[in-house]
Amino acid sequence: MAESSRFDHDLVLAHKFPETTYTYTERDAAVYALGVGACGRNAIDSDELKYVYHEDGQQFVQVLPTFSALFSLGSLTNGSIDLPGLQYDPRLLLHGQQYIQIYKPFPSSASVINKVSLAGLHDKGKAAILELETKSYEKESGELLCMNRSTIFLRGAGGFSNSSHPYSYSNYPKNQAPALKIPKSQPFAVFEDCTQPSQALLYRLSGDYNPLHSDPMIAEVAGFSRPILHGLCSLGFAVRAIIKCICRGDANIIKTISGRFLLHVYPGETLITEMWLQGLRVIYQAKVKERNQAVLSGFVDLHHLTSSLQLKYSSRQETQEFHPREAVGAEAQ
Ligand SMILES: CCCCCCCCCCCCC/C=C/C(=O)SCCNC(=O)CCNC(=O)[C@H](O)C(C)(C)COP(=O)(O)OP(=O)(O)OC[C@H]1O[C@@H](n2cnc3c(N)ncnc32)[C@H](O)[C@@H]1OP(=O)(O)O
Repeated sequence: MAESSRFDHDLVLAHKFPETTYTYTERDAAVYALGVGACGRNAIDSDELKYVYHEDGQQFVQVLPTFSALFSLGSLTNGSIDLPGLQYDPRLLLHGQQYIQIYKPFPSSASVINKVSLAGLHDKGKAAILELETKSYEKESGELLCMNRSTIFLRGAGGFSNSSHPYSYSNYPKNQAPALKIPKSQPFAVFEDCTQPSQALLYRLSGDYNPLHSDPMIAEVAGFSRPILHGLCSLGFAVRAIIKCICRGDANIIKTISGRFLLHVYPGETLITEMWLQGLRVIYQAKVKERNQAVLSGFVDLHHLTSSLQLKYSSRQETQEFHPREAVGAEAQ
């Protein structure tokens, strides 16, 4: 039942998002990889060059798993979402979380059919939280490639329901959004990476045109001193760090990615990603070095460990937790 003129429960739940098709080429995959910092420190890094260039031709470039978060962005209107029955100020929208399940490695080019549905809506008083799920199918084979669930934090849009029983609707299993505890132990690996002052301007070319990331006036209205980095760009940096340090360059062992955006990042800031290995789960946290603040945390689930990690830590695997004496990767501390 409607509790406020800004919210119509029936209208929201009845809304059918149109099916969309997203076609990408090897060039899109490479532009995306550059947008999340691949080869930003080293243009001949063999772990990362494969996302941008292949000696046998561009059709052999590989695609980062986080690229899939872009598949349904074409359905956004100027970077925000039209949802009949829920009114909010699009200038106050922030990306809250992203959850990605990967079912098979992405081809270097493809047409993808996206089916978007409402996965959740919650009244948090000062904000409304909207969750949208996108299932993406390869057009040619009809196979399910991935599922993305985006949580959108709509500042100022809460308080639309009875505060003693705030509205909360969710249609997915709770274990897909577990509460995350960052271990107190020393991280397994640490990776430091600089974002560029132009990072958001480059990243937006991959299809996320919300002016919060490019327009100083809009950023100011949203409460920031200047345009901020896309949450999905920070996530791309963190997952790249995990691919490098834990997956030893093999992104295909990634099954699930989850991230919560804790605080904004300004383009040009340095991201330090700390990683802890717990069985096949990598818990991670990214901090902005200049402000010493955590900006992103989450987990990445792997199909298996790389053989070099397995050999090294097989004796400790029984405990499902590793307390490494050394961190991996040239940049680890
Ligand atoms: C049409 C179909 C389209 C389909 C495609 C969908 C794609 C969707 C992509 C959308 C992308 C849009 C444009 C992109 C925008 C951006 O990238 S913005 C940049 C990235 N994001 C950020 O920088 C946000 C950083 N985080 C913060 O600033 C803060 O965490 C916050 C979000 C402002 C919340 O802080 P605060 O107000 O202090 O919240 P709390 O008081 O702590 O908590 C209140 C409740 O909200 C829950 N919560 C808190 N943070 C989050 C979060 N990040 N995500 C989800 N939920 C959050 C928290 O748990 C509290 O709830 P309860 O525990 O129940 O009380």
